[in-house]
Amino acid sequence: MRIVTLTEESRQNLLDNLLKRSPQNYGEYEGRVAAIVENVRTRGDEAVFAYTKQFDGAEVTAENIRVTEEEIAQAYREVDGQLLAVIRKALVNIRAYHEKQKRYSWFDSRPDGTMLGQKISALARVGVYVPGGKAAYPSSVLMNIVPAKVAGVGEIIMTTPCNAEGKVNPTTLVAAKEAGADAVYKVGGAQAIAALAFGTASIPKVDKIVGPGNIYVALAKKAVYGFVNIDSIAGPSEILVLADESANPRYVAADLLSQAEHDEMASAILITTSRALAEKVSQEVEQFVAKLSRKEIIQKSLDNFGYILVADDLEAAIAAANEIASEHLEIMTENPFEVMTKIRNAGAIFIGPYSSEPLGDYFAGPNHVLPTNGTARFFSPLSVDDFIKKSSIVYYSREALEEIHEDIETFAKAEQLTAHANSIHVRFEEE
Ligand SMILES: NC(=O)c1ccc[n+]([C@@H]2O[C@H](COP(=O)([O-])OP(=O)(O)OC[C@H]3O[C@@H](n4cnc5c(N)ncnc54)[C@H](O)[C@@H]3O)[C@@H](O)[C@H]2O)c1
Ligand SMILES: N[C@H](CO)Cc1c[nH]c[nH+]1
Ligand SMILES: [Zn+2]
Repeated sequence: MRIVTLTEESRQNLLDNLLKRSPQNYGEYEGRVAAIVENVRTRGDEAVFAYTKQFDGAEVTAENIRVTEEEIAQAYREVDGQLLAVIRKALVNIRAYHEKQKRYSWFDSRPDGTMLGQKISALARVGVYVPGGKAAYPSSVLMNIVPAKVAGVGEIIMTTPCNAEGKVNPTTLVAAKEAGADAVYKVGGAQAIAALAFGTASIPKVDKIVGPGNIYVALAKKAVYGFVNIDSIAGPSEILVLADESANPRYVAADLLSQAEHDEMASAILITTSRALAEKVSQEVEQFVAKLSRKEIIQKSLDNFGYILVADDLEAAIAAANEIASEHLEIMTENPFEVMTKIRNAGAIFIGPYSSEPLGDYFAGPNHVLPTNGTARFFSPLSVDDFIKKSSIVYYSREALEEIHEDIETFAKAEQLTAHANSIHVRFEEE
């Protein structure tokens, strides 16, 4: 990996380079995606079936687009029992963590009879997109469905691509059943997003779409935002390790590569105060890459967006980490909790040598659907909050309103909104 001294210039060059990964940069795909979305909106199933044939080579029809109970039963027969046990163990942790995020309605009453409050309602129907092109991600099924179930969403509609034979990855199906999806449809890409957003004869229209996917999925979610809500426009995976001389170079190297293997556009960055550690990590990376199954993807990712930055001190390293705002941040320093208190921008923060990023991908409980491309400055991990809505509750007694009715009328008249003023005045006009 390239080793660079952290300076104002090298940090800015890195930030500029990382921005090239943002789905917002893919203007040339926008037109293609817009056409797919519009076709599905106007032609419904007919367009969904045509695109599925064109991009996935599958003969999908109204009769077979929805996964049947028999297909799910067959999936259980194909999935290794040990993996099923692991999925069930992971679900226990993921559910337990997300239960802590539950929100409750509250109401506040005052002696004058006023009552104000906030009413929590779960979304009625949510669409969950699960990627299925290059690889299958049953863990993403769990991460997208569990917070929706904990929130109390009425109906969860999942879509995921099928192969040319019309078969969905069995582990994806088993994970969907275990997590509690109500229906699974065999469609992927932009056409799946459009079908969920507008509804077709076969696929129900949803209120919100969540879940990661490739550039077509990401841009389609952006295109339908407003007709439905979306969780985010997820970009390629990324990891940033903050380490000093106390860190184990093999652990650091292995963790960097765990995210580099996701995608040629993934980013793996080490920021360290120790040049000796930088050299050792680079050597360990080289040795690991030679042995790893996805070495081609990893090498492209490292060539494009892999960095080892050597900082003068920990403060400079932390400042750079806050600017990069990585999806995943690992802290492997002498006092990791002290460093954590200074981190403002990161999707998920892994503390210490045994909190390796894949622990979060699969098992610890926190959600692995995280903000990417620097959006951790303003976005948060997928959570129960993404699946609820809030309504404000207002109750005033006559006495309470009488007390302040002139103030409201004064305010309304100041905005020349006399009907607003009248709507208050009318209740006290006999005065
Ligand atoms: N952030 C996360 O939590 C997370 C988790 C898992 C995966 N991911 C990311 O999700 C992405 C998955 O991408 P993927 O491609 O494997 O699966 P995908 O399901 O996102 O996309 C596959 C679909 O793309 C459509 N498609 C393919 N070529 C097309 C074309 N030329 N024009 C229009 N549509 C086309 C097809 O209909 C196909 O079904 C990867 O980038 C991976 O890194 C992210
Ligand atoms: N780390 C990915 C998000 O960037 C999520 C994932 C799914 N499976 C393995 N990893
Ligand atoms: Zn991962």
